[in-house]
Amino acid sequence: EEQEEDVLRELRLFLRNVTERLSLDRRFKAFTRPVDIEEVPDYLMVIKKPMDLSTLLTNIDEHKYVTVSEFMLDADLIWQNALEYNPDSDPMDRHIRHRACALKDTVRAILRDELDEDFERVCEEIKESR
Ligand SMILES: CC(=O)c1csc(NC(=O)C2C[NH2+]C2)n1
Repeated sequence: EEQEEDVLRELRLFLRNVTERLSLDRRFKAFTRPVDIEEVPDYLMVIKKPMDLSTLLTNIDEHKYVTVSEFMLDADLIWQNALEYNPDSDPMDRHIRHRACALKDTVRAILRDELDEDFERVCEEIKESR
């Protein structure tokens, strides 16, 4: 019904705002676009579910997410993939793992501070009803 569409529109506005703020943070530059397979040819042999901030935005606009939890499953892929693809002790791996952990912590802090649990509960109810 119309009220449900109003809730989902507000969800998309919130998720777009969070995702755009992350995309503006220079620490997360490596996570803003899909990994370039020409530059990193073995990436898709290691990472089965690539994800990046621009793809999150596209998914939001395509109404892929009905709850924040669904969005979080994809957002978590970004830093999880980076930890998986960069496991070594060399400085480059450590550098990107540090930024991946900063992304994880930043997303969690934003949702803790800015997402009302009652709002997410309403989104979950809409999801269950469909
Ligand atoms: C997005 C992401 O996780 C990414 C992009 S390049 C990269 N890692 C490297 O290029 C090498 C440093 N050791 C492998 N990781």
